[in-house]
Amino acid sequence: MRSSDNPLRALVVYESMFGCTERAAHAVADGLRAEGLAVAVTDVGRALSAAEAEFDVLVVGAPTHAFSLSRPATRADAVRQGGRPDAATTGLREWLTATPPGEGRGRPAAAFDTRVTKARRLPKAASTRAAHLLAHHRFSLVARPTPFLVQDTDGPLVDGELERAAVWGRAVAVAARRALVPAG
Ligand SMILES: Cc1cc2nc3c(=O)[nH]c(=O)nc-3n(C[C@H](O)[C@H](O)[C@H](O)COP(=O)(O)O)c2cc1C
Repeated sequence: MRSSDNPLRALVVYESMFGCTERAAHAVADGLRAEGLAVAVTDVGRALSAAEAEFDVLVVGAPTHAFSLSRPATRADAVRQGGRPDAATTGLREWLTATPPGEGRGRPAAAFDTRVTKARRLPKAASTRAAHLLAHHRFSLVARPTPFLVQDTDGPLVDGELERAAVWGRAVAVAARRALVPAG
């Protein structure tokens, strides 16, 4: 069991074309840290593979593109709308798909997305797709796929969403610890 000298290690991997999901990822990381986890936050373009990275808890976040995780064509579209060209190279779909089968090994994980759609329970979105891929790779989901709202395609995040992201991060940390540390 990990103690305060040896805290649980969380890895937050995000994809972001306009900076909104990046900001949400850092807020989620603040929430995880507030619960005592050691947190690394990484842009998916610079992230080690899930097989190489060392972590106990995985959180992934991505912008919703066409009701799902981005694809090369939707990232190119984002660049045409002013998104960061360097962020178009790869995305969370590619990162998760490259994860070796079974690599999750039951470790706790959670997914969030950003989107303009006001419907919080959108049946298909980046976080629901990411959660499906996480489960497929044998991660253990400890939170529902969760959206954070942006005002427009290029942002900004709606007021209060960063605070909500930090609260969600805390909840993920608590659920992950409960999953990893048997009660009693
Ligand atoms: C090509 C493209 C497709 C999009 N499709 C959707 C969509 O299906 N639903 C939605 O709510 N938002 C959609 N959006 C808005 C994005 O979710 C928004 O740009 C994103 O949350 C901003 O996050 P980022 O700054 O991290 O890129 C789309 C944006 C782009 C560029």
